[in-house]
Amino acid sequence: MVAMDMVVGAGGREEETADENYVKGVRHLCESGISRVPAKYILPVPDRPQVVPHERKNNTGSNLRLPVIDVARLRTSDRGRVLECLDRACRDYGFFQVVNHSMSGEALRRMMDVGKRFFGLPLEERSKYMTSDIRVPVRYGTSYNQIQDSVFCWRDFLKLSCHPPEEVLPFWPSAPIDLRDAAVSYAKQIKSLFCDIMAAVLEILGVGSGYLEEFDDGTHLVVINYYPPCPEPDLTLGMPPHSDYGFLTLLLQDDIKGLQVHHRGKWITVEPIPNSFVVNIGDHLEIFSNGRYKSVLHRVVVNSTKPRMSIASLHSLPFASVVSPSPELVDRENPRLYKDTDFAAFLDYISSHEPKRKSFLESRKLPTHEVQASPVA
Ligand SMILES: O=C(O)CCC(=O)C(=O)O
Ligand SMILES: [Fe+2]
Repeated sequence: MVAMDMVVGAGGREEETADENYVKGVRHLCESGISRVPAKYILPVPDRPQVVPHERKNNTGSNLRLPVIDVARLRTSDRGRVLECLDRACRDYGFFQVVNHSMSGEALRRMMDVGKRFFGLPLEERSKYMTSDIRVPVRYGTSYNQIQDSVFCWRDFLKLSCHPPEEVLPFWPSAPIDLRDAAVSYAKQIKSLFCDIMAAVLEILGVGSGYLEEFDDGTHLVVINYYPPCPEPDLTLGMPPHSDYGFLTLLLQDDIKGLQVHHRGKWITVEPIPNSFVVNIGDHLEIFSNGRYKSVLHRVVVNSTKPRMSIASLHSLPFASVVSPSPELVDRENPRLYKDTDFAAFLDYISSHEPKRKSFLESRKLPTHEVQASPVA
């Protein structure tokens, strides 16, 4: 047990005396033996996950079978039909699940296992990577954006910047001993899977595969999310409603439900499929496709019995590149809807705003009177 300075607040809820303790993460908080959620994590009533009574047991709401894309069929004469399904999934859901992909079950298990062992290390070891600097190649932290969040989320994370590998690797955690090996091999394989899916998306959009080369040197972030069991899961969230910033996110999750997608005005729980990835459209692809595809809000609910882990890989263009609507997708009928954006603008935004839903993307929309038929901003 880790000793933490607690006082009992009004209503018997234990309150920590110092906010510094919260930044050590929820795993640390749980290890101190709490039986109620501290006030720091309690969301205002309208933001709480609303769980109907018969679904209360695992706090997951109604389930959704996302469209399933068989990636292996992209390499067969069926490619055309798979592209049609992919286009429909991107338009109707902004989310899909990929199966029959190039990554072995062993590579996925190895990465999950090393991530689990990282979160099992003593806090002293994990906290070597704790920093408020969002530009560093490795970052251990908690909540969604712990610098800006007024209410904290029930999540700890390890973020690994993956490109270029030879530059970032020396900064990655040296424990567990096999983390660097497992993560470098996972990052390489998932980047290749991302490129296969991105090639298909570019083909559907009809913008030519020239862009694909740019992704070779693109940004790549791997985020290992850890959600410990929560004594009062109805009061908080593992992650608040958000969209991801990149082109595509490829998410590996364990067999514990938790991811919810906002679909037709309702929060729907994604059914995990073993050895599959959940893929979603990010803000940069919404901008690049000039709104033909939309990034979709998603959030994570927690449960009272089992820890949950997920590993998100976020991919985009190189750090210095400008993301703008593809000229092929802007014309008189489809005027340009978004301003140019780059990583610096994104990082400035998240360091100075409390992240709310799709607020960064909203800030990149052109005002209606400036919507342009020409591709030039
Ligand atoms: O844990 C999950 O299922 C989702 C994680 C997520 O949305 C993210 O890392 O951006
Ligand atoms: Fe996300």
